[in-house]
Amino acid sequence: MTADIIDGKAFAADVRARVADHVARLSADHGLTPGLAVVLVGEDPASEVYVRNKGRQTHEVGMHSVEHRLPVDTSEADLLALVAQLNVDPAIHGILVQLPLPDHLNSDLVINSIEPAKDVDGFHISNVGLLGTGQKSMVPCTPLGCLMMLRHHHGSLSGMNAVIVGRSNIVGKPMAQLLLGDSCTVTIAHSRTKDLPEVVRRADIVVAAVGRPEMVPGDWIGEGATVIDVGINRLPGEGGKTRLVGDVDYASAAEVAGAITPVPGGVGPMTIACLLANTLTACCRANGLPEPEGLTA
Ligand SMILES: NC(=O)C1=CN([C@@H]2O[C@H](COP(=O)(O)OP(=O)(O)OC[C@H]3O[C@@H](n4cnc5c(N)ncnc54)[C@H](OP(=O)(O)O)[C@@H]3O)[C@@H](O)[C@H]2O)C=CC1
Ligand SMILES: Nc1nc(=O)c2c([nH]1)NC[C@@H]1CN(c3ccc(C(=O)N[C@@H](CCC(=O)O)C(=O)O)cc3)C=[N+]21
Repeated sequence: MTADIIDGKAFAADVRARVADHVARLSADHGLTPGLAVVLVGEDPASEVYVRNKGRQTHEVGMHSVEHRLPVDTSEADLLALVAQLNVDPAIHGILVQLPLPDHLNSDLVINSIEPAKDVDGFHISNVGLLGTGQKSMVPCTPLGCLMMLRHHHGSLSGMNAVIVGRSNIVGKPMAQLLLGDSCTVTIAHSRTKDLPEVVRRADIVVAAVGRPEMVPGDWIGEGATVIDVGINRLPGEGGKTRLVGDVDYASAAEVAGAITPVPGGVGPMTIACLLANTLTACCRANGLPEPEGLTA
């Protein structure tokens, strides 16, 4: 079998078009412009690309976008003061603090200081708790993007065996909650999992979020399974350039999978599209307006 390619880039363009449409209506009917603030502390080459893409795409869908770039030695008090200011800024509906933060900053403390209604990453403990109990919340962008692609490809996910490799707070755990919410039977695997290849082989849906280049080979993938590759790993490429690879060995996995997301052009673009969707949702909620359809979990 040769896998269907799940085109995250095209899907993300469609999500952004739907967001842009709704943003235009908010502006025309209510004079509202959703606003996103991105806070970047220090310089992280991987974050740079992501932050640049976010700024551009936020403007393209008609939203207001501000970037706060702080020096690497910014104190916790100064960062908390900035978040406090954004929390009460009426032009800002979404706040994203780019992770990882430098070591001297307590990221749990900083994330939990964000007003939950403006926490468009869905990382605040209130949003984590709401998601875990099936209540309305802000849903983390990467897992939300994966869920949208899976629903689009399969229709219903009910009863499917889903195996998530990775148990981070930003990908693995919220992904598990979302798939459980769609009635999958969910396994979360990690570095201590026994017989990982066997566990992965039983999956109808594999979500790889490990951070190890091409760790999952094709012979771990069950015939016809759907593979969602969250990994973004930068390897040295030709002529001093770098190239991006996922956590799945694409070439061998595509021979057995039923469907697979590529890297780049898979989960990454969907993450940014979902960030814009979450900012729009936050703006609608803040103003007591109906939420966009098909852009939330
Ligand atoms: N496309 C996108 O939009 C995004 C992509 N990413 C990418 O996704 C990947 C994962 O990110 P993130 O969740 O933040 O990573 P973390 O480093 O926080 O978590 C990695 C997880 O993988 C597990 N793991 C590590 N080695 C193994 C192994 N040999 N076998 C099984 N499990 C293992 C770890 O297990 P343990 O807990 O036991 O240590 C951990 O739970 C990265 O490549 C990152 O760049 C991340 C966010 C967004
Ligand atoms: N608070 C916070 N929230 C995040 O969501 C968050 C974060 N911090 N820190 C870093 C990770 C990583 N991440 C990516 C998003 C998009 C692409 C993306 O657009 N990737 C393109 C390629 C871009 C390129 O060429 O580098 C693609 O896969 O096609 C990548 C990575 C979000 N993260």
